[in-house]
Amino acid sequence: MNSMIPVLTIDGPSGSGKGTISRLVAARLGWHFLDSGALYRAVGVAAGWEDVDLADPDALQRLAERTVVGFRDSPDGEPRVLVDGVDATDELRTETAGAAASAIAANPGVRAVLVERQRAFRRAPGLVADGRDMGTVIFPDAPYKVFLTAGAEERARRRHKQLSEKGLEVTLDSLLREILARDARDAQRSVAPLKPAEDAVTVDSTGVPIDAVVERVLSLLPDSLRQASPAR
Ligand SMILES: Nc1ncnc2c1ncn2[C@@H]1O[C@H](COP(=O)(O)OP(=O)(O)O)[C@@H](O)[C@H]1O
Ligand SMILES: Nc1ccn([C@H]2C[C@H](O)[C@@H](COP(=O)(O)OP(=O)(O)O)O2)c(=O)n1
Repeated sequence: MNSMIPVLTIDGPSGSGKGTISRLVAARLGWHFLDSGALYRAVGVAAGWEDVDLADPDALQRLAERTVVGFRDSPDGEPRVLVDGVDATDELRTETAGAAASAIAANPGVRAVLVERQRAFRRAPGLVADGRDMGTVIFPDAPYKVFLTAGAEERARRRHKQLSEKGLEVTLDSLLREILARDARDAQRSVAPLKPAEDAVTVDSTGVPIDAVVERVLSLLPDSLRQASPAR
C-alpha cells in the first residue's frame, strides 16, 4: 500500500536550503525526490509562454491541467525540468518564475490539480518531498517532517550567490525584498499556507554548513532507513 512507503517532508521559505538538503538526503537514503516548487514554477513559466493572465483563476487551472512537467537526471545532480517537453530549467530558477509561482500557488484550483501529481511521486523505497505544504497537506501522514528555516538576510545572500554563479545579475537588496514579499504571500494565503506541520521538527540552518544540516535531518530517521539502497 502506498501509505506504507516512507516520506520525509522538508518545507520552508525560499532560500532555506530545501532543494539542496532534500537532494542530498534523498541521495544518501537512495530515495526519490519531489521538487514541488518546480510544478508551480512550470505553470508560471507556461503562463508566460502562452500569455495566460495570472489574474484569471479558471484559465490558470486549465493551464495547470494541460501543462506536462518532467524531470530528467543530469550529471551535476540538479535534475533538468522539462515543461511540455522543453528544457526550461534555467528559466524556472529565476526570481521572476519564483514570484509568478508564488502568485499562482494562491489559486485553490491550481493546487487541487497538482495534489495527485505530487502524491504519485511516493514510490518505493521512499520519498523526500520539498515544498511549502508537503507535511501539512500533500503527505500529512509522512512519518518524518522537517521545517527548514534560516534568517531572511542569509537566505537572500545565498540566493544572490547562487544566481551570480549562474551569471544572473540581481542586487542583494532587491532579492531580500522579493524574498520577504514571497514569504508573506506564501504564509498568508488561505489555501495550504506556508507553516510548520504540528508534528514537524524545525531546523534552523542559519550559519550551519550544508553537510551539518544534512546530518541533522538524517538523525531524525531510524538507523534501519539510513542504509542507502538505490532509488528505482
Ligand atoms: N546551510 C547552508 N549554508 C549555506 N548555503 C546553503 C545552505 N543550504 C543551502 N545553501 C545554498 O543556498 C542556495 C539556496 O538553496 P536552495 O536549496 O535552492 O533553497 P530553497 O530550495 O529552500 O529555495 C543554494 O545555492 C545552496 O547551495
Ligand atoms: N509545495 C509548494 C511549493 C511551492 N509553492 C509556491 C510558493 C513558492 O514561493 C513558489 C516557488 O517554490 P520553490 O520551492 O520553487 O521556491 P524556492 O526554491 O523556495 O525559492 O511556489 C507552493 O505554494 N507550494
